[in-house]
Amino acid sequence: MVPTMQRLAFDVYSIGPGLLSLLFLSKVWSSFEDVFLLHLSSKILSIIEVGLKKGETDTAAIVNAVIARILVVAICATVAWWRTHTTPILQNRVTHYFEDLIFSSNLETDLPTTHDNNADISLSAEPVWENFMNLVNVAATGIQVVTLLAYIFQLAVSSRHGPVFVLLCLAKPFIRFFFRQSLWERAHVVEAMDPNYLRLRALKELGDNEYRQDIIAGNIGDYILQEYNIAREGLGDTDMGYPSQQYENRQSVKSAVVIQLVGDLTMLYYAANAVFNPSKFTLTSIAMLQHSESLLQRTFYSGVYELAELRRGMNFMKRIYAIGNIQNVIKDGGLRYPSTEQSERAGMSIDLRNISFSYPGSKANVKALDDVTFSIKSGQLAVLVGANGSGKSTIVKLLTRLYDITSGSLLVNGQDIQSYKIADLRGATASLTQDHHLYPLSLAENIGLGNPEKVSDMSMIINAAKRGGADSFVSKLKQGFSTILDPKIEQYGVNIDPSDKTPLAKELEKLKKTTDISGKSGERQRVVASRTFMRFTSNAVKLVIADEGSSALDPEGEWELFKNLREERQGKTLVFVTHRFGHLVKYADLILCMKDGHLVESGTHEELIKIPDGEYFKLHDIQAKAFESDTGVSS
Ligand SMILES: Nc1ncnc2c1ncn2[C@@H]1O[C@H](COP(=O)(O)OP(=O)(O)OP(=O)(O)O)[C@@H](O)[C@H]1O
Repeated sequence: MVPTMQRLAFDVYSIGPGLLSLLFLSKVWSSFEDVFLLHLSSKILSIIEVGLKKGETDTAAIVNAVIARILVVAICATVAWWRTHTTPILQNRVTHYFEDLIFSSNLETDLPTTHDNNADISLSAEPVWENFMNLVNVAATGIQVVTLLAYIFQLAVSSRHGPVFVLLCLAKPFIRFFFRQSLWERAHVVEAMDPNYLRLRALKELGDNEYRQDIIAGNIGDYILQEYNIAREGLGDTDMGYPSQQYENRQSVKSAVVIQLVGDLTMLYYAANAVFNPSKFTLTSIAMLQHSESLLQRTFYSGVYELAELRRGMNFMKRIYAIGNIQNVIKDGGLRYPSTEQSERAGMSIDLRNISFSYPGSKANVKALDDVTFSIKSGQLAVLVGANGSGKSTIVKLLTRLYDITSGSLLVNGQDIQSYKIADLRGATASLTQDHHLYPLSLAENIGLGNPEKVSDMSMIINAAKRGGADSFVSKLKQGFSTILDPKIEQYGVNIDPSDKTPLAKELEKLKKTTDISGKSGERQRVVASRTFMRFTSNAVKLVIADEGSSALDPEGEWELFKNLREERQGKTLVFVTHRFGHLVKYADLILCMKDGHLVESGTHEELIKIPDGEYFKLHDIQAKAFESDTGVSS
């Protein structure tokens, strides 16, 4: 915990050294505030007390004490005001710093690593400031407790009461702290272990939007509600309040009485002294001792609470810092790709030798690919076919090094794929998959980012849009390529209210309506295809992958897309994954037919169609029959 605290303090200091120093000084001042004010109050009261006894008041002394008190109060108010107005600046900077840290880690973390750190990657930076302030508060409270103790001690000694009185002052907070601490631990155990509580929480989660479709379609709402009620009943009156509240609720009468009586020990001390030693106390010293004692108790309790919060906060900070230290599972290689010897027009050659692969988190014996061997030569058009879940997309993911193989070897141009620089390999690959998304940026950027170096090259973007089939609908948009897709018309997480009639709200709502193409999957697919073309035309690209990239297109659009990709490939290797056999397989140099993670057949369409009991023949036959029955053509 201490190294995390040090690191957090150091980070915040490096973000705003001046602001942090002033913030800390103002906190230290606050720690002394109470003692200053107590001291001045005590002074005023004792002047009044002496005056009352003598029958005349020392006016000059009382005026001085009052002025001093007014001054201290004014300084306190100024410091508090300054802190309220400047803290948000440092808070903003700190939150942004940690948001950036999380964001850059999110962008750089690869898929297998994301899988292993799923929960942590989605951490928010919001609580960081609260945790930091808690750290500052603990330090300030510590100073305040010490100052108050010193003050009480000095007060007790100057009014001829020694350490016994100070010990009596401290008895109550210590006893309460002891009881509370043991209950604190137990309260957490109840939360973590009660099966009804855990079940209730799990069922509650099913109310999230994410599950709505499954729940409605599966008609399981009643079951969930019924199970929820059972868990709720099982939980009964179990106290689920915050530990401090549980402490109040569960305290036995005996301990409640003992604690309150211990709190009155000082009062008994005053009473005993009044009887046996009446000259020992002045009224002012009693008032001041009582006041500072209750102040000490309050400060002590808030310190205990802050310490518990600090423990939680530092655990959270450890997770935040761990995000920054995540080591990607996929390791980079050192070889450049393509090598300088490779001819400009040659595509990528690929060799898979006895490769097997299991997804991270799946059981070791569940293989998405099992002992797969094939070769695709430079410049070939290879088509991967097979039933759902047969492993086609997994092969594509291995080719782009989204994952690494579990065993066997995967060679690119004769070298192990892992020996190449990942950035080079990805730069040499253009891929079009159904998983690609639109970015909430302009249409031009959505296409241009296919080739980040050319993102501002409008002639390339227009050309890519033509090839990908997006130009026809882009020309219909009022703002053409400048149209922002899915504009983020919200601030601080609050959407603009649709009933808001201000001109800005109206304008934003209109903008959202006119640019929302998210529901039109064909158009979305064309934008994504255009993005692929943006990269495709580059000579640096040696491999083009289309994984069901055309599934949302109409047959004409799909034909156009494949025609363009085939005709403009200029020696690039093409790997297509498809369920539609249509025309694509007829042009394929190599068809790879997958089944349950195995490669079961490979060859050209003419070769594979001749194997009557073969997997390819079967899949092809099913599609042909479906087509005949759809069109009414009988065989
Ligand atoms: N991220 C993942 N984590 C765990 N298992 C996965 C993951 N993705 C795919 N699988 C499993 O790996 C196997 C191969 O899936 P893959 O997506 O490669 O098949 P596919 O032939 O492309 O299927 P489809 O035609 O439906 O796209 C399947 O059993 C699938 O359930």
